[in-house]
Order: sequence, then C-alpha cells, then structure tokens
Amino acid sequence: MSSAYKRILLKVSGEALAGDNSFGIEPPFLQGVAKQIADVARGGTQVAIVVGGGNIFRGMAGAADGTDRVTADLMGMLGTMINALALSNAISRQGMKSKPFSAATMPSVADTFTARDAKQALEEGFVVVLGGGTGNPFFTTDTAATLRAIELECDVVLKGTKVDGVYSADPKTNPDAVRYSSIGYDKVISDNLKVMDTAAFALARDNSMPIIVYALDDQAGLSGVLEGRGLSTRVGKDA
Ligand SMILES: Nc1ncnc2c1ncn2[C@@H]1O[C@H](COP(=O)(O)OP(=O)(O)O)[C@@H](O)[C@H]1O
Ligand SMILES: O=c1ccn([C@@H]2O[C@H](COP(=O)(O)OP(=O)(O)O)[C@@H](O)[C@H]2O)c(=O)[nH]1
Repeated sequence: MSSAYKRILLKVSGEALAGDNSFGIEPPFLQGVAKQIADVARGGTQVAIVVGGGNIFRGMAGAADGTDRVTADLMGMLGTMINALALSNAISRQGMKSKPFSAATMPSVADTFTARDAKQALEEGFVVVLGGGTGNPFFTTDTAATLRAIELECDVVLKGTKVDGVYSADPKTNPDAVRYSSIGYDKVISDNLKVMDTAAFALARDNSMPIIVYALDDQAGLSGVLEGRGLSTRVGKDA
C-alpha cells in the first residue's frame, strides 16, 4: 500500500477522538484513527499530524463564558496536547514509531516543536504528532496544520473531518448543498465556505499548499483517499 505522496500533514479534529460523545477520548475511535495512520506510515508515506482539541476545550467557548480569550486559548492549546499524547501513544501501540512534539515549552511532557527536529524524526521513520496548535492564541489547529505542512515541506494537507468534502453550504444545515470534487482557494475564501477557517485557506493559497478534505469514517480510509479512492474535495490553485 503506497501513495503518490512522500510526506503528508494530517489534521485530526478533537471531535474525531470523542467518537459519538462530544467530550473526551473514546478508546475505540482513538485506536481506529491510529490504525489508519499506522497503515499509511507502514506503506512508506511520512506522516505528520496536527491534532485539534475541540473534544476538551475551545477558547471561544471559554471566552463566551467570561474567561479572558488569551487564557481560554491557552487552555484550548493544552487540550490539544492531551490529544497529541494519546494519539502518539495509540500509534505506537499499532506498531509504528511515533513522537509527540509541543508548540509550547514543556520539557517533561514532550520535545518542543522545531521544524528541524520534526523533519529529522520524519526521516527516521517516526510519525510525528504536533500538539499545542501554533502556540499562539487567536489561531486554530486548522491554521496550525497548514503552517506546519509548509514548514515541514509536506506535499499536501489532509483535513479529516465529519463531512466528505467542501460543499456549496454547510451540509449539516442545508440538505441542498452540493459537494465540490475540487475548488480554488479564492472561491472557497470568497464564498466563505467554513470547513476550515479563512486564515488556514489564505496561508495555503499564499504558499501553494493543496488541501484534501475527506470524512474520517470514509470506507476507503486514509490510505484509500491518498490513492484517489473515496470521496474528498481538493482545494488548490484551480478548481
Ligand atoms: N461549505 C461547507 N462544506 C463542508 N462543511 C462545512 C461547510 N460549512 C460548514 N461546514 C462544517 O464544517 C465542519 C467541519 O469542520 P471541523 O473543523 O472538522 O469541525 P469543527 O469546526 O466543529 O471542529 C463540518 O462538520 C460541517 O458541518
Ligand atoms: O494555534 C492555536 C490552535 C488552537 N488554539 C486553541 O485550542 C482550541 C482547540 O483547537 P481547535 O478548535 O482548532 O480544535 P478542533 O476544532 O480541531 O478540535 C481552540 O479553540 C483554541 O482555543 C489556539 O489558541 N491556538
């Protein structure tokens, strides 16, 4: 099993680890995601992962309840670090070497992220799991995923989520929404299509980083999506 890509950046949302619950980590879902990742890595593709934290804490929700936004975002970033440790360990249990990195300095927890060290780990065959987002408040892990993909010279960002691509409107609330098989950066931004935030799309556009949006529960799995099977939307320069 091998893909056309040498090095990928996979964004795993926090909710994907919570499965049918909205909070916390459900072991079967964690193991399911870890197995898909380990299978792709075993096929020879280098895999870097950015994990979200929406299953633990979202800064915006904390700020809405009165916590100041910077503190709330720090709490959110720590949530992503919990997920990073859990996912990295689950990947190791699937028989692949994996190393967590943190955007914030916490030496007793994980190595601090530098592009140099993460690239070296990828070249040594580790799946690297990047927690702590960008390390800055007011950003999201979607932006972190795009940023790290550019820094680590990945070929593509894979955004694994609950929907099977980018639609003309949110498919959860609009049953008439139509799925694009591919779409340009400018259109996704001008139409304000919310599957990722605008900052993430703009960063990808300015650095020509392609993004593939797919459903984490696609029957073809991550490896199938990388091989062009399964449903997905490619966001790139041209539609
Ligand atoms: N135009 C769109 N196409 C696809 N999904 C969209 C669109 N607009 C909004 N969404 C929503 O974006 C969500 C995916 O974003 P994601 O970051 O994984 O979720 P969340 O923001 O809850 O963490 C989907 O569950 C979907 O409901
Ligand atoms: O660079 C970043 C990335 C994340 N966060 C915080 O971490 C939370 C969890 O990340 P995100 O919402 O992107 O997770 P996901 O929706 O992917 O589970 C966010 O709400 C923010 O509060 C942040 O402050 N800076």
